[in-house]
Amino acid sequence: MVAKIFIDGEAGTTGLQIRERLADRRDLEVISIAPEKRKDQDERKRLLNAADIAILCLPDEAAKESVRLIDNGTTRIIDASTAFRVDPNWAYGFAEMDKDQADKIANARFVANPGCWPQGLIAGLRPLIAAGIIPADHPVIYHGISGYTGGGRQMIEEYVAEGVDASQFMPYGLTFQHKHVPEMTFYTGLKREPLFEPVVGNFAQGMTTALPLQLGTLAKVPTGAEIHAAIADHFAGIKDSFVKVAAYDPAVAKTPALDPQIHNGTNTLTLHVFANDARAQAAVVAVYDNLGKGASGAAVQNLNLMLGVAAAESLAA
Ligand SMILES: NC(=O)C1=CN([C@@H]2O[C@H](COP(=O)(O)OP(=O)(O)OC[C@H]3O[C@@H](n4cnc5c(N)ncnc54)[C@H](OP(=O)(O)O)[C@@H]3O)[C@@H](O)[C@H]2O)C=CC1
Ligand SMILES: CC(=O)N[C@@H](CCC(=O)OP(=O)(O)O)C(=O)O
Repeated sequence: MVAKIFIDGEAGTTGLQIRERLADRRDLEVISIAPEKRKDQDERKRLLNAADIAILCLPDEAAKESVRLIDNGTTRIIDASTAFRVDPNWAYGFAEMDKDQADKIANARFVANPGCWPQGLIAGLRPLIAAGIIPADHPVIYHGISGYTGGGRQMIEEYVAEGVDASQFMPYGLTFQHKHVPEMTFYTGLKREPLFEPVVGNFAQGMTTALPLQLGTLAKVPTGAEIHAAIADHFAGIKDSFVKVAAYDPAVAKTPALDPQIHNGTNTLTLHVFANDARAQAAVVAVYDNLGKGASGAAVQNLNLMLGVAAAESLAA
């Protein structure tokens, strides 16, 4: 049987990208809403209930509404919004997070796709906390730069149509209450909220994030090699991982591999470890596409897991 997929919010930034990634698939049928009816509740309800899997690419409130509109007890859901990411009834859609996470996603009815920013932090920090290298109460700072497509249609219009008069580097979220903080805290295993300071750049797509680590106050100060080994070991144990770990070289001071745009159009997330052991300082840096592994790539990866099919070509690195 060919699975029926409905993308609620197909015309938006994430929805459109998922549509494109599924365009050549013969193992599924995308059922689309007529553009003029895309906010018509009755028509959405009909299609949501006709789908085997619904992918919600909507603002939080509209996503919650879609879930309420499904009353058939069978339609499975992948939600791209923030609405259900720390809800215990939803599987978190970061397949490489744990050895059994892909199986949890494959067997779930409800899957919450991760936020773009949390993935870089969870990928780098969760293995370190799990291995006891970084304590769960460590005061963590996380920052990075994202292309403006991360802000959806509205931000894209500001940058493109209205021509935002912004430099390449514009910090935001400066009340430190970004909507991604609960998800970051929960899935890293941290016992206190990380200080998250995001930056948006005057480029469309791609992101580079950094977790700088002051290690000198720890009871046991890890070396860069130990940090790298813990992260590399974790991902070496994950089947079909789209998270790659770059080789560790303590002599690297600058590398084009950290260009936020290098993974655009792919589902790859690369982690890099940098360290100065004499100073007891390190950083774990992640590079990925905010619209790829950060959104539509992860959604298609989760869809494939739920359908029990191998990763699609469009997800290749
Ligand atoms: N962009 C990114 O990098 C990422 C986005 N996400 C999340 O994915 C979701 C979608 O984001 P994104 O694609 O960027 O946002 P966009 O604003 O680009 O798209 C959202 C789409 O939903 C439509 N929409 C809004 N309200 C309703 C409604 N009540 N019924 C039906 N359709 C509606 C919008 O229509 P209209 O424009 O006409 O209002 C628009 O087409 C959000 O929850 C976002 O937080 C997650 C990870 C990364
Ligand atoms: C540049 C920019 O504004 N980025 C968005 C993140 C987008 C994302 O990850 O999506 P969710 O909102 O679904 O989590 C932000 O910081 O809010």
